[in-house]
Amino acid sequence: MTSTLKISRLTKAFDGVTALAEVSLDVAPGERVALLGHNGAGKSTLMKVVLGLIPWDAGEVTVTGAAPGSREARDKVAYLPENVAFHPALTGLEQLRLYLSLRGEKPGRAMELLERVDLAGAAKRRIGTYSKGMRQRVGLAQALIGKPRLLVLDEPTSGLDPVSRRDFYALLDGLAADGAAILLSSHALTEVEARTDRIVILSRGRLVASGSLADLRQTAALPVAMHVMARNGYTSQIAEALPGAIHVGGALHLTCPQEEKLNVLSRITGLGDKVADLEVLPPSLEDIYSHFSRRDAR
Ligand SMILES: Nc1ncnc2c1ncn2[C@@H]1O[C@H](COP(=O)(O)OP(=O)(O)OP(=O)(O)O)[C@@H](O)[C@H]1O
Repeated sequence: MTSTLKISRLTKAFDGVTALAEVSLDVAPGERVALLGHNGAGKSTLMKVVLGLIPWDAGEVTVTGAAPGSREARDKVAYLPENVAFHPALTGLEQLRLYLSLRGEKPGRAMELLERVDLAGAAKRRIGTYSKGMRQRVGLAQALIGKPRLLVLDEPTSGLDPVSRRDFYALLDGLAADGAAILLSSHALTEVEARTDRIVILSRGRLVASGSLADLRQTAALPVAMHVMARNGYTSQIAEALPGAIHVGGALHLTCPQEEKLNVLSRITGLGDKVADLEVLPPSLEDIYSHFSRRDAR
C-alpha cells in the first residue's frame, strides 16, 4: 500500500545545531503513529517539515505523494498545534464558519463539525469562556475540515481530563478506520501505549526505535518483574527457592531476563500451595522509552 507520509533520511540543522539526523519514517493510511522523545528531541521540527512550514537540509519528504507545503499536500493535511489559539471574542460556531470559508467549504457544516467533537452545546458561546479542553476540541474540529488524509497533532491531549482524552482517541480511531494516517507527539506514554499502532522514539534528532509496543519490548529485551505472594508462614521457604528475590511489603519481588521467564515460572508453580498468588509484570512503555533514550545518550 502506498504510504501517506514518506520520510527518507531527513536532516535538518539550525545554526549548526542538528535537530534531525537522517530520520526515515513511513506512515500508512489508517496507521496511528506516536512520536516520542525528550524535550528538544526533534518532534516539532519533524512536524514543521511535514507541514511545509520550514525547509530542510537533506533527504526526501512526501505527503500523499506531494511536496510538503504544496497546494496538494495542504489540501490533505490537517494540523493541531499544542497550544491552539483562537479569537476569544468569536463563538465556536463563528470560528468554525470562518475556517470553513477560508478552506473554500460551506460554512453551514460548522455545527456538524462541532457535534463531532461534542461541542454543539457551547457552539454559541464565546471561545474566551471555553476551558482548555474545549478549545482543544475546537482545534480538532478545525483539523477535521476537508477530510484530511494525514493528521499531524502536536501533544493533542495535554491539558485534557481523562474522559476528554478517551473521547479524543475514540474520534481518532474513527478517522483512522476511515483511512486517515495520524502522526501525534506526546509525553503521556501510557496513553499512547494503548491508543496507537506504532511508536517512534526520537533522541537528539535521531530515530532510535520504531515498532509496535510488542516489537520494541522484544528488541529492548528488558527483564521481566514478578511479584510472588506467599501463603502464611512460607515466605522464607519461597525466598530460599528463588535466589535474588527481595522482600517488599508482604511479597517477594524478583526480576529475570526474558529468556529465563518460563524457567522461573515453573520453579514458582513447583512451590505449589506455598504460593498464594503471582503477578508477572512485563516492562512498561516507560521502561522501554528510558532504555532507548539512555542507550542513545551513551
Ligand atoms: N527555530 C529554531 N532555531 C534554532 N534552534 C531550533 C529552532 N527550532 C528548534 N530548534 C532546536 O532544534 C532541536 C529540536 O527542537 P524541537 O522543537 O523539534 O524539539 P521537540 O522534540 O519538539 O521538543 P519539545 O518536546 O520540547 O517540544 C532543539 O535543540 C531546539 O533547540
